[in-house]
Amino acid sequence: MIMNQRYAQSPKEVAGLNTAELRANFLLEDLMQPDQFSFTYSHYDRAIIGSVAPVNEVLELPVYENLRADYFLERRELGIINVGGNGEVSIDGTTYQVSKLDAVYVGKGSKSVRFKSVSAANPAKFFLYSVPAHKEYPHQLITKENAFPTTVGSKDTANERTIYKYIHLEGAKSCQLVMGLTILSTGSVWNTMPSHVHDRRMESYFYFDVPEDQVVFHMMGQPQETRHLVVQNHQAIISPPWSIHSGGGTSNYGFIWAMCGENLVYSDMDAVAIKDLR
Ligand SMILES: O=C[C@H](O)[C@@H](O)CC(=O)C(=O)O
Ligand SMILES: [Zn+2]
Repeated sequence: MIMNQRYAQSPKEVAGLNTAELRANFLLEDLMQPDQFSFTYSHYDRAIIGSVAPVNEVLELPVYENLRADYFLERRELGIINVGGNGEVSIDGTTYQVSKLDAVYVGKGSKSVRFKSVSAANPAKFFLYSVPAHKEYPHQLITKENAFPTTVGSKDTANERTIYKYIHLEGAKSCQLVMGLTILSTGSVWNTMPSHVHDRRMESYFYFDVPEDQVVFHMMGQPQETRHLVVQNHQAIISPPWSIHSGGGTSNYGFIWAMCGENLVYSDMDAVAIKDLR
């Protein structure tokens, strides 16, 4: 089995792409297929962005030829966040009950990782993010309540949102993985505005709880050379290290953010003043 691949691009190339080319490089539209894994291997930081949505079956993490490994997590770690109904994740025989917006960290060296839904009528939907790892850290469940919820922004500027941090320097331990999610308050539509870049880390956003018939205009590009991607529910974007990653929705919504790079410090961001955007 070979997973999809996406290559890395320079700012100069991206400035010349049309809508279809931008989408082909930076938008992932094949996530959360029933009873299947979906994975994309990004050449930015060798991050793997994926999902598994078990309905009737118990699904075990397979290995792919891209990894040239005996098993998926031989030299990698994995973060999991459930955005669907109640689910179960079993790691080498230890089973965790994973409710909506709970996360699981799976360390390097874990051989068997299995996913199932508690009820096929309201199936679990697991977002998966895997990055290279050099050291084994213990697997653990991190509930939403234990994810340092912090409310930022305001209703006046339509960017009031609560940020939950699961895997980072002060949370669950990892080699490189930093991961959490953000939920916008009703009436607020702007995520990550004011925006930022962090040239030390690429980042992916996975949008969820976007109501049917609504979309998010995800902003990317260098701060003075912006582009957008129109994103639907359960789609993800790849944000190059040099790009802003911010969005305005036609409704409120949630999104998972996940990254890897030089450090594990959540707040390592270079802010861009709104008036400086072009
Ligand atoms: O590097 C950090 C990420 O871009 C997000 O955590 C930002 C975010 O969730 C927000 O401001 O709403
Ligand atoms: Zn960021």
